[in-house]
Amino acid sequence: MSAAETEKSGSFKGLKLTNTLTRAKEDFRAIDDGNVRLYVCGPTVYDYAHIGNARPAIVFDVLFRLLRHLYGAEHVTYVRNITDVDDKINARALRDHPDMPLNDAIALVTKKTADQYHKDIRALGVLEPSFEPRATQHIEGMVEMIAALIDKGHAYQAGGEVLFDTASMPEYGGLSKRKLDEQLAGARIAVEEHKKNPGDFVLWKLSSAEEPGWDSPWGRGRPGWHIECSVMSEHHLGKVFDIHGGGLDLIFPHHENEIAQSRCAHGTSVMANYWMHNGFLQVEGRKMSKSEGNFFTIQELLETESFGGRKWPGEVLRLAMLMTNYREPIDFSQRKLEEAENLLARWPDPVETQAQPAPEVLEPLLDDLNTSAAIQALHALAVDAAKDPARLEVYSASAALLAVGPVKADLSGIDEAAIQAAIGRRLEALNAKNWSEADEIRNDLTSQGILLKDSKDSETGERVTTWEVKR
Ligand SMILES: Nc1ncnc2c1ncn2[C@@H]1O[C@H](COP(=O)(O)OP(=O)(O)OP(=O)(O)O)[C@@H](O)[C@H]1O
Ligand SMILES: [Zn+2]
Repeated sequence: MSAAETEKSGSFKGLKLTNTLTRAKEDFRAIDDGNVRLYVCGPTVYDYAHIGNARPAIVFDVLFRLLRHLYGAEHVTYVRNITDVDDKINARALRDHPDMPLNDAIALVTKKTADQYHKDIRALGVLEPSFEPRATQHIEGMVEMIAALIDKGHAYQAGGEVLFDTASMPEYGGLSKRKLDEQLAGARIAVEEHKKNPGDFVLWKLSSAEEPGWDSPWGRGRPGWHIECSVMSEHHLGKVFDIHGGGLDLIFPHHENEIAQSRCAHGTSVMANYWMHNGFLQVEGRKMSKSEGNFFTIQELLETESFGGRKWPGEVLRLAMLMTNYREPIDFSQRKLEEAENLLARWPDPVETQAQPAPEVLEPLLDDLNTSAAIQALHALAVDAAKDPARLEVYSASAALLAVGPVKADLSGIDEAAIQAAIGRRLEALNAKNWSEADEIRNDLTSQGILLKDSKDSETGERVTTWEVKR
């Protein structure tokens, strides 16, 4: 690869980001302003996502939106993967569908979980990424990368596995700032006899006849988790790209190992120029996690009354998440959500606008995504706009940058076809001058919270009826 391909030759647009690689806040420059490239590790789809898992989705959605604002929507590529091969998925498939062939059970578990994930984060205002690769679509690329690592002396076969040889890479540990010998000394990793070094990690492992597997030069098997992201990011973003993100817990070993694989396979000095990590969402000082059992799923919060005895709109969850800066821990509590809800209660409905966001909202975001300061400024704008319609446009453009705003009406229980049919019947009644029936249909809809609005088609002069949900 030529130097030009990895050089940060883009211009400085005022954006500063804290880079885990250097532990410093740096001016952000893209490799290519025409295509700014972002990769974020997505979910392993074996169980519903909890509200802690939503944090990276929301934080990097704000970054995606900000980059689109700065560079133009068509000049940003965002990849967020789905991990659909993993032993946790196999275990779940066996548990939930013991009577089904394993591959069918796995397909069922991953589809159901991925569908739910999409539904959940859509309700939290998260845009779809440009690409959402699935690990199972990239097995061939993984086999190729593993073969290249073996060729170059960075990987070896032992005990039914292909392992990355951590001692073959002097800079191993550069992201997490762990020295290899420190890792050995304090190793919690079980020293397995077939490994050359205790920190060596799996690139490929053999599958039994019942386990999912793909053919490879090392036998029928399946990839390790880390190699998946190295291959999917290269496929969509190239050997070196701009920003790689995820939660704090991924720094070691996952991101350290991604870097080792990608750099050694490609002979590059970095995998991504900027590494960003969000802090944890916590409950009483502890990371919300599946293994701790201290979690609420996004779906539970949105659709059930299991947290605080009520449902929580996606708009409230999103704002609550962004009221804390992404690197700090968040204490997840009912009070926090109520605080967000109380702010939103004072915000007017935004309007469609081409206006630019207010500098007092944009500038904190440029400073390492200081969403808490941006939201404070936005709240002041919202309160102004509620009194002064002249401020509505700049308020709306600023709110759109963060995709935060007042709670939208819930359309989930509404049968649009039934409403259209009722409107049709009312129109017939009106044409037949059957006023009482027309009124009855309208009143019936009003009692369901549906308001009708009549207007005239400017060309034909015919009555046009539209509907909206009463707020
Ligand atoms: N409590 C949390 N706060 C913030 N981010 C989190 C939290 N828990 C998980 N994440 C992030 O969510 C993303 C998805 O991770 P993954 O599907 O591996 O969840 P997980 O870490 O297995 O969850 P758990 O810790 O509950 O087992 C990762 O970027 C991870 O860092
Ligand atoms: Zn990853």
